[in-house]
Amino acid sequence: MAELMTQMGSAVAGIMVAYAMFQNYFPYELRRPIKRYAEKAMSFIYPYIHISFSEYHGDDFQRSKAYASIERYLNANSTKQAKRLQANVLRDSEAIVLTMANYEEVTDEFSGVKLWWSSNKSTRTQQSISFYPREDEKKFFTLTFHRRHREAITTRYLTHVLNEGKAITINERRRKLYTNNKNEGYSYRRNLWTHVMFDHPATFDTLAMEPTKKQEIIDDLIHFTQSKDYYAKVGKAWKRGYLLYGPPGTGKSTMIAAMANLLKYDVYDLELTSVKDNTELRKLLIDTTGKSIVVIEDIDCSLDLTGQRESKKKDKEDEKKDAEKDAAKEVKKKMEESKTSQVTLSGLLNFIDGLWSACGGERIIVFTTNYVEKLDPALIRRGRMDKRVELSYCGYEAFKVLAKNYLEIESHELFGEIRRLLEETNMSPADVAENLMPKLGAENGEVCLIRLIKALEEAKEEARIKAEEEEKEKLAKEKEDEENKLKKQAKEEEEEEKKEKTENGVKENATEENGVKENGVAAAAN
Ligand SMILES: Nc1ncnc2c1ncn2[C@@H]1O[C@H](COP(=O)(O)OP(=O)(O)OP(=O)(O)O)[C@@H](O)[C@H]1O
Ligand SMILES: [Mg+2]
Repeated sequence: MAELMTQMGSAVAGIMVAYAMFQNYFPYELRRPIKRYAEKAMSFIYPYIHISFSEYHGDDFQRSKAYASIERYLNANSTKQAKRLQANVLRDSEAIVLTMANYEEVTDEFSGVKLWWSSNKSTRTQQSISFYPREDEKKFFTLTFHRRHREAITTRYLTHVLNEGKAITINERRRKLYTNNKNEGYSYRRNLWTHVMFDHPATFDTLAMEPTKKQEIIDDLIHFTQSKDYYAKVGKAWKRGYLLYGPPGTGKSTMIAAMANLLKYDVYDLELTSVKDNTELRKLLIDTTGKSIVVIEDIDCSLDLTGQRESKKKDKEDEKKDAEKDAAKEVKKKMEESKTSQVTLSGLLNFIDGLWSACGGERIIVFTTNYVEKLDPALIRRGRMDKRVELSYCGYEAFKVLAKNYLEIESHELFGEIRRLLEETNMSPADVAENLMPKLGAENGEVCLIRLIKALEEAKEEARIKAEEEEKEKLAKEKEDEENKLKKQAKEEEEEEKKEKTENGVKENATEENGVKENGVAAAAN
């Protein structure tokens, strides 16, 4: 094909040269129709269409997005077909991008149609002084295809190439972990978020959890990412709320990392206590990009719904006791108060599902908490938090995942005993993992399993002692309550008796007095 096109190309070039040479011999009026007919004749014998995509457009200093997407799309084909390649590691990417060198050609196929992509460059002939070397050398891709496929190629194929290229870029880009900056004074163009590269290795494969529950979450996440059209159809903003709750060390933070790795999303870790007020919260939200997970960890103690309010109250009480009239302390207190967050519940609710929350799209909001019962019901109602996931103590299935991860053991005679102990004891996956991890790298699996059994037995014993103590305390309290009740009863009875006595005394006195009076009256009458 390349040969045929080269031949055709040279034939066309020849005709053009001949035309350029002889056109001066034609009368001026004839030149235009001749040119038109010549072009028509040429398109008849040369039925191919060319589309070119430049790396830079006009004076735009930014690389063309279409060019970048095509580059990524052609990466696989280039690697297989081109003889001369250029290697590049792009900014924010982990992968090496192989592009064909200048004047190379690769083929592609779309719905049975064959197409040719070639990379070219044009060099400026005129001299120009510039800081940008690229201005003298313009790279571009040329797509060539038969004109009978014009419709399919210019619409469907090009959309396909751009989407694929974009998807590959997203897939290979290095993801970022953002955190919000503390607002300290006003400065022009303050960055709301700072970021580092997100390199957490957790995945759903390494997450210890009951398999069906895990699969359900994975399916839910994948379904979410594929439901853009559905969300648009039902008129809902394309976002989903997750509430992860459970005791410490059960894998809430690990699950967030696994989610980000599964979906290839960026993570925005929002520290609510550093957010000054609702307006700043909104600004932070607007400043996030799509394809991201916005995380608020330990929601129960990051807002004045619970934690902050309590701590403030405590502070105030302490201060009252310590130095009531201490002016320096007053100043300090005021300063501290001005620093603490004034984000309110309604501000947070707006953050999750207000009008602003729809900007950007494709966003997952995750809350984590150790105490789900402490949260305001408005915060976790359906629609705001679409999915609630409880992460609980390590069960047998979760243990098996950890044993496979840490020791590469899938079954062992000690598993039975561990299963029994896990059913009887509450131990977080973090503790189980800690016991399973070989120390100094020299321990074999069995040693670790035995250590886990020991730890489980100890935990069981501790739990038993604790339960006993609690039972004792409960009994002691019940006894004390009973005694108090009896004492109260006795006191009440005593008081009742006293009351009765005094009432009786009053009555007796009254009858006595009446007797005296009656006697007196009788005596007087006598
Ligand atoms: N379900 C799990 N699967 C795999 N590893 C886990 C799991 N749970 C905990 N771990 C291990 O324990 C460590 C602590 O877990 P993680 O930070 O996810 O707990 P958490 O639930 O977020 O705790 P906290 O409530 O204190 O924030 C992790 O580094 C991880 O290695
Ligand atoms: Mg955590």
